[in-house]
Amino acid sequence: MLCRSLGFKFTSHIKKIKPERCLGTAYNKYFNNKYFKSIEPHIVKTRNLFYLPSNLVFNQYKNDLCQVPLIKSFSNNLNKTYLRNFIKISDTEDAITVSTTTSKVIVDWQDNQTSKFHNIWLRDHCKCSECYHQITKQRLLDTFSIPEDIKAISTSPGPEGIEIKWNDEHKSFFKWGWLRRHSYDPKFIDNQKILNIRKTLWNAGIKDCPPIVQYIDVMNTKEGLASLLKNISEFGFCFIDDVPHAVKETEELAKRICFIRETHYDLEHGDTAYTTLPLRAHTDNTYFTDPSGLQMFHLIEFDGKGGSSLLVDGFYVARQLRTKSPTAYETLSTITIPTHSAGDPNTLIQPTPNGYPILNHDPLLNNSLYQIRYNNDDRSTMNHLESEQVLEFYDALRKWNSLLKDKHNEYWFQLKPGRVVIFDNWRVLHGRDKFSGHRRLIGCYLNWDDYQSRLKISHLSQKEILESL
Ligand SMILES: C[N+](C)(C)CCCC[C@H](N)C(=O)O
Ligand SMILES: O=C(O)CCC(=O)C(=O)O
Repeated sequence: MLCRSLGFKFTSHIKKIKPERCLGTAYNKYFNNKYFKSIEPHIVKTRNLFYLPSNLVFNQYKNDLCQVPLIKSFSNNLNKTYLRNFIKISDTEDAITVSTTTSKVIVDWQDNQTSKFHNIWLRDHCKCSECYHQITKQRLLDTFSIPEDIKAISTSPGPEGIEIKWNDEHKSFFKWGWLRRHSYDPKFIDNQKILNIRKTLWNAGIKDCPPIVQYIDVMNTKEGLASLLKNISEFGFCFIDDVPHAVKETEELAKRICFIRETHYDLEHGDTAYTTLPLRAHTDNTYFTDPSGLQMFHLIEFDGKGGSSLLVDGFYVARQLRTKSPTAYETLSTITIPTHSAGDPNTLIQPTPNGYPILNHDPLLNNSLYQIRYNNDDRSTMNHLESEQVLEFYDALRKWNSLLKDKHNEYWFQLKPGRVVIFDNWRVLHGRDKFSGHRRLIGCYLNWDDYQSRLKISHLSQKEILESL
């Protein structure tokens, strides 16, 4: 039996103290104590439970507070950021006991949680250099060579993780942090999500403090790029200021994130975006199977009237719709919308499958909203609706539209040379007012996956990346 946390050996009776009792003890004994004050910001209180990041407590109290690192539990009420920090810390802690049955390896964690892993699953996920390419991070093991009756012959827990000897003569090592994160029976909160940047939803009030970064910082420092990406992830958009008024530098800015996506628009201009007409709030590329993740605009020349830009936080509006009219929300999450881009005789772009709902949810992330696809002007003929869906659809769309057009939700601003905007085309809708005169807007699309990759690489250590795979 192993009972260890962050380099400190517990005696086994401490481990058996119920977390709640531990909490009480720690709280009564240390909450008003001067040392505790100094770590106060790290204490999260929820439903009368206290969560203490064990490393901090440890650094300060050493043996004195040996019960405290056991204080961990997961609650839906917890502020996600805190929870994340908390889980990270708990990831580095050791399992208390490991036992086996004929078909499973059972890990009893220090917080009284138990994870059960099937032998075949564990053997298949072996991360040794024979089974897993250490550089390309791909499986080398032939899954189908694993005997059907694969069993653990012995398990040896250590400070970093557990070594398992299998009956196919192979030895595997699994880190505690990896096992905890990938536990599927039970699943722990958020263990599918690798990066936890909180989303700040906004409305028209964002005009007083929109996220802005400086071009030179983004171009010259890793931190500058990371902060641009964090803003886009948190707010769904970010301005970049003091960008040279030129195509080349604007293009280089986009390429700091990833390569620019080519589309049929590089050759064709059969779209109302190339007219002077107003464009209502929409997301682009609803007719692509994989709509662009980011869009960038730079108004490098303007001598005319009108043409202000509009952004609307689609996730904020969706949340309002869900609260005000759950039925309409459900309708827009299920009815698929056929779309097309066909403004040129040589082009007929339609997505596969033929349509997607306006509101798209991720079944692996608590069914949370991950993508909005909405351009009412690019909607095709709705001949797939059942007759009884027609009024339901138009009613839901009307409710969605009235929230989108609510002036409290619209953020209008005037782009000008030097100020670039990059926005998340899966979350934030954009539009523009009609205009007259000479207006030269340059811009580009970036792929969602490549943007997400840069975002993660900018914010995660190699260790965190490896642990997430
Ligand atoms: C950005 N760019 C001018 C290249 C294309 C604009 C396309 C706008 C289109 N109706 C859509 O929703 O995709
Ligand atoms: O002209 C603008 O400001 C925006 C154009 C637009 O909405 C688009 O290209 O999708």
